[in-house]
Amino acid sequence: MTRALLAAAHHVPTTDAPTADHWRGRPVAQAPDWPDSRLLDRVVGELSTASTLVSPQECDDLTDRLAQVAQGAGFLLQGGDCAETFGGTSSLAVRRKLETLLQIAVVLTYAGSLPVVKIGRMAGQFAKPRSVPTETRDGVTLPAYRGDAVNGIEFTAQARRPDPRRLHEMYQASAATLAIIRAFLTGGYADLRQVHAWNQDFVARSPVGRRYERLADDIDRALRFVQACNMDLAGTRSVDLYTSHEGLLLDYEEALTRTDPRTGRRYAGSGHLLWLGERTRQLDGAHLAYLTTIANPIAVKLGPATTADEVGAYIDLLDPQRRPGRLTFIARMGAQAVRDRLPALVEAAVSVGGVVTWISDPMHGNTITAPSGHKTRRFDDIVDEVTGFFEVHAALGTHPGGLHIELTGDDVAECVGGGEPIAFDDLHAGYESACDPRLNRSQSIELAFRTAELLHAQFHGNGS
Ligand SMILES: O=C[C@H](O)[C@H](O)COP(=O)(O)O
Ligand SMILES: C=C(OP(=O)(O)O)C(=O)O
Ligand SMILES: [Mn+2]
Repeated sequence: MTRALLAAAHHVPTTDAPTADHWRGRPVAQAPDWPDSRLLDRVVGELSTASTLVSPQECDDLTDRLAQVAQGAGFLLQGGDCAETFGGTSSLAVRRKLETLLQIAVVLTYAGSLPVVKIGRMAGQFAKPRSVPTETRDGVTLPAYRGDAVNGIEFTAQARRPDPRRLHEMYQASAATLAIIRAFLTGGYADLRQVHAWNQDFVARSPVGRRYERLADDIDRALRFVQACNMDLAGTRSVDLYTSHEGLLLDYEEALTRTDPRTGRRYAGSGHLLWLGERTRQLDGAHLAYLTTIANPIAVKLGPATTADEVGAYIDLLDPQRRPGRLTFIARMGAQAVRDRLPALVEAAVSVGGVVTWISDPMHGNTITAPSGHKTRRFDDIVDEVTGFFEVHAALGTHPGGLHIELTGDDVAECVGGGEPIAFDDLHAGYESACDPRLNRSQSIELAFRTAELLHAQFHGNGS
């Protein structure tokens, strides 16, 4: 289908705000096979009267911040679990993830002298698309685990049966996580003067932890200097962190979508930013159509098979007004493909007048299977993809606007390599992810330093 036809087919949103009718009836990729549709309707009905988790004003604030990034005056850090779990919403687990994000952000801010916009894959990332709908173990085949929002990870017929009541639990787990995030951010914990406190024991002792401590010392000194000069420290005292997840379960998303009386526009209330995944980005699909009906900032994952025409079509359909901050492209090409495949896509965006944010997801195109059967990723491949992403943007004169990573604050062994190398053999004991392999805290900070070097070279030249 040509772009013009696609745009016509989708009735590009106008001021007479489109509603749920716009996406219902279109093909829904990756939809769970809910066995009890009456129960689903009941749960969705209840959720549609629940309070939303985020406000339209916060979503608009995020759009404004992303507009700065799209225009080259900021950097976006988006990170968190591949799959959040209902059991992972303790205050400690959430705090560790927050600390990791804050540490990465500090390293990047310091290197790039650019504001870093922080978005968690948090408080809503409970549903997973899968490449195969079933899983077979020892001759037994069951539905694949699709995230705690849909079914249980335990390999039993009962756990794997999709249960709509889990949508309620998803809402509650998201609300609980968000409450913890808000408490930490407003309670002084994100104050830049806590920069040492975020460095956890097991990381503090590592080489990358010591490198971080030196940077934290520099920041302390700079803050003391600013304070001694009686200058305003207000901007260092609090931090904004926004939430995001793949907008996969449309019944859930629709139930939490509300029309904002200020503007008459619809906003998803489940998180600040929703994205389309590599498996849910069909141009004529329900997921994309749903995103055309909401005013939140949104993102689309782009794998190595993405065409330049598709990029143009995403911009026409999702950002017809070419509003900086509205649309982010998350390139997840793989280290092998990024240098070859990405340039044509960036050029396509420029050629249709898109002012989009480009960020790199160096995780999903670099998944391999370890000899033990675990899904893993090599740290060097991850760094190589980020490096390729920066090279492509340097060559085109466009802005390498951010990073999208799967991480945890914990001392897990899921990705191999890094400065304190994790070997294939370590995966047996240290693998905790419910889905994809995440960078542990040291690997995350190490990636931050490697990215900081690229940022510094891009903005301040290699020599300075
Ligand atoms: O992020 C998650 C995975 O990449 C996606 O769910 C596919 O994983 P799978 O190939 O194990 O199904
Ligand atoms: C499923 C994911 O990624 P992608 O859609 O890029 O494969 C993810 O981000 O966990
Ligand atoms: Mn993933």
